[in-house]
Amino acid sequence: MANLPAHASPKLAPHSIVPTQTDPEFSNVSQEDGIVTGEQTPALPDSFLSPAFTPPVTPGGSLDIATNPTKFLHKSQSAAIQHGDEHTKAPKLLEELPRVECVVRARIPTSNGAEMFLHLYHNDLDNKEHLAIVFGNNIRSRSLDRVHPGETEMDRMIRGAYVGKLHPGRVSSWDDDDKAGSNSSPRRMEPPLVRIHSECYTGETVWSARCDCGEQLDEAARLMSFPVQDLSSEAPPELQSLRSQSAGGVIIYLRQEGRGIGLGEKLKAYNLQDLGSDTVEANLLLRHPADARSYGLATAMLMDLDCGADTNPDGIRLLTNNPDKVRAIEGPNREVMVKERVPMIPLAWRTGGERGIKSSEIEGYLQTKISKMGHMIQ
Ligand SMILES: Nc1nc2c(ncn2[C@@H]2O[C@H](COP(=O)(O)OP(=O)(O)OP(=O)(O)O)[C@@H](O)[C@H]2O)c(=O)[nH]1
Repeated sequence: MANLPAHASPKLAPHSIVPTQTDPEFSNVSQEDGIVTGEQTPALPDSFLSPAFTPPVTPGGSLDIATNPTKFLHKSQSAAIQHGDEHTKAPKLLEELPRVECVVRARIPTSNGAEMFLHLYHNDLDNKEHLAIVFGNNIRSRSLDRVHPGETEMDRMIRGAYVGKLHPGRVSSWDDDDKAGSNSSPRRMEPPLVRIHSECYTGETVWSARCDCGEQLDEAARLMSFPVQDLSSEAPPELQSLRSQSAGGVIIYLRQEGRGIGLGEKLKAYNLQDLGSDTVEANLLLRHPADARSYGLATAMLMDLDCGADTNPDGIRLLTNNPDKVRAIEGPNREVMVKERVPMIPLAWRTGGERGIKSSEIEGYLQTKISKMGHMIQ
């Protein structure tokens, strides 16, 4: 302990000292187990790992123990990652869809000139505020529009249950007397474009170049925002087919940060990635599944937005590279029909590196998605 700086936690073993078997923090560390592999490097104690999950095996997930932090783990832990007999990469399919309710909606003018309606949902599965970002006027929420007993017209307008546009002096949620015909929503002409997006604070808010989540969110909004003739000529050929269809669509924004493991755990995973793991291995080392997300909430929200098979037999076009997501979003009883998968090619790949995210981390991130998570990025 004498070698430690003053600010160090008294529980911390100094880096220059190999832990001994008598140190309780490292009591199950032994040379034979292959945990202490370097003279200067302490093993990762069991307490480093989340007890919440047993590491599942992941397709294509053969780990290079020689160059990977798994070498610091017990043999049994490494084996669980290498040879586990089940994998949980595929999203959990709930037997029954959760109940969702849109509690408020508001118009948001955006910095690129387009307008969208932000819908905030409550549900009976978790306590998070999941969102639907709706572009265009022809997608409405059934639960929002439902009349609440005893509510006034002002109550309805305040929670966003109005047709047309709000303006000073408006008194009815039903008739926008400023605008003829605003009472009826335009008829939908083609299957709506949908993106199911999982929260990524790092990629969307603090400019991380470890992933392309921020770029994907921007791209989805861009495709839904503008008249289709304004689609950039950079759009890949498969998107050119969208030209014949009008813009509009919905981004379901799920609060499943870090593929469902949460921001704190994702940040730990980043540190493991800097220590040599790829994105899948890092999750497994923390005893989380490679992907801990589920999509039942998104399916239920799409149904509430009249994009379900019951009211929308034409189905949806889903913007994704993730095949598991396509199946998962359809729900346990095909409550939503995915008519078409629209790929999302990273901007840097599309523009030969002229635009888009550039970093060594993003290349590894995308490669791992393709090789281990089955993403179809081409
Ligand atoms: N655990 C973990 N999560 C990450 C990492 N990088 C990004 N994420 C999360 O990954 C989620 C985005 O999912 P992706 O796997 O990139 O893409 P996808 O949604 O499966 O597929 P697409 O529809 O094609 O985008 C967000 O919740 C991010 O916070 C990482 O290194 N580790």
